[in-house]
Amino acid sequence: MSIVRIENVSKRYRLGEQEVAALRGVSVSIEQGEFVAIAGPSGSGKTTLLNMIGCIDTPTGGRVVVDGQDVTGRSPDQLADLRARTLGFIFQTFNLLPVLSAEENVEYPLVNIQHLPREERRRRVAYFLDMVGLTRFAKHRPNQLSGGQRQRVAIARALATRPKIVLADEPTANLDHQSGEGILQLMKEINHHSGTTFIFSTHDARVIAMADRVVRVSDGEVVGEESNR
Ligand SMILES: Nc1ncnc2c1ncn2[C@@H]1O[C@H](COP(=O)(O)OP(=O)(O)OP(=O)(O)O)[C@@H](O)[C@H]1O
Repeated sequence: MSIVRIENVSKRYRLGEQEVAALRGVSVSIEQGEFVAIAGPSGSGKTTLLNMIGCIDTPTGGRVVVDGQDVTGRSPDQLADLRARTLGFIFQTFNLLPVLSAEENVEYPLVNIQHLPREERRRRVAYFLDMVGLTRFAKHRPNQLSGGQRQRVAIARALATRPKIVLADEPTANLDHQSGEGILQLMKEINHHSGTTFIFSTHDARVIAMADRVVRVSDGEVVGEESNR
């Protein structure tokens, strides 16, 4: 069973008098454990597609099925619940809370999980900070970390809830090439090691080359697929 099924999805945005078709009849399926790049030029619809998978936005037409659940017509509360249980997010701009330390940022999404003892929370924070190689930087705040280190904190935070799927919107866009490749390599190792599904968007050819599978989008449509395995 596919962990993500996008069936003939369209998304139109209204901008004053104008209507923008961000997605036009997109269909794509992603299997559990895949490491997939959504690749395409600026404005091609990558973020919109990730927002559909992440239940952050709803389609104008078509069907979105995440982890066996048809998300069309779900209430905001039901979508928030699905997001919290199934999805982890990594952003281009890291989106860390500036007043919190690295370990507090990683702990943050765990605080609202009911019946998760404090001890287990602490154990998980230590485990995932170690996984991304930042144990030494646990007490540092984001402005005391490099871009690559900040993105590592964001990866640990995304993984802390043990999601089945991690969505990363242009995770390397604000990093130099070397840090970007390091981040991709880390995501890939975690994917291979844990079986967590990773879906990320990019327009960087070097990052595209590191994906196991590439879904190419252009002007709101899927225009090709490649396997790099
Ligand atoms: N909230 C919105 N309101 C109106 N138009 C939007 C909105 N969000 C996206 N669009 C339009 O939809 C199209 C696809 O945008 P999207 O952000 O998905 O592209 P992208 O491939 O992620 O681009 P980039 O690589 O620059 O982030 C663009 O034409 C964009 O201007």
